[in-house]
Amino acid sequence: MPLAIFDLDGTLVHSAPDIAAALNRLMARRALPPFALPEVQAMIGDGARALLAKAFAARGAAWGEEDFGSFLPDLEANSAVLSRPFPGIPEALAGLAEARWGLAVCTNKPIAATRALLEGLGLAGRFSVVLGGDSLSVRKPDPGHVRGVLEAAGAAPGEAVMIGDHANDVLAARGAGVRSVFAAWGYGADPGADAVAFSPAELLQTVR
Ligand SMILES: O=C(O)COP(=O)(O)O
Ligand SMILES: [Mg+2]
Repeated sequence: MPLAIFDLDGTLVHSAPDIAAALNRLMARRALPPFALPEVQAMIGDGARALLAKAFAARGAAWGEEDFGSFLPDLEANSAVLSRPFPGIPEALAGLAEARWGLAVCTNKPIAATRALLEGLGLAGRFSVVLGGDSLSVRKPDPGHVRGVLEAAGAAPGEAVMIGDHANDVLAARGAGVRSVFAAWGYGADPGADAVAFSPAELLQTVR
């Protein structure tokens, strides 16, 4: 069975508004200035700890485990307040399922927040395998993250395709021997994926 492996933030879901809101609540608790949405979008893709590292570096401030310890539960509890699937994503997933593609998620977002988001948006039932940034000892761009999805789904690299909006997605896919499609509607820039999709409506044709 062919397998479509999706990145989450910036690919399936426009989740930056909730990530920005949780980050800015942390900034407020720390009496630091908030970030605008485009600034936050540019910091998404390497997981929650990396987001905090970039945000505090931008403010010239130190951060510690207590900041992560207050940010993470806030993100988990409020991951699907403002977030919505990108237009055309529910239809694209339905079309892929209809065409007998297996569907999986490989995201650097922490797994608890990932499950809360997918459930909150009614998307969880679509995916047979969901791995977050803290599900394994490695995460994208490490190919082991994609390999973990392949193993859990019982799929060979050659029958899978990874769809993502970040260099990490393309690099992890390439390292695992999986073809990549760059999601041009997301938050990143194309690092040289095998193909580019400009909208979710193109996905079924592009992965074929
Ligand atoms: O939460 C992040 O930083 C990244 O998440 P993604 O891998 O779903 O883009
Ligand atoms: Mg992404």
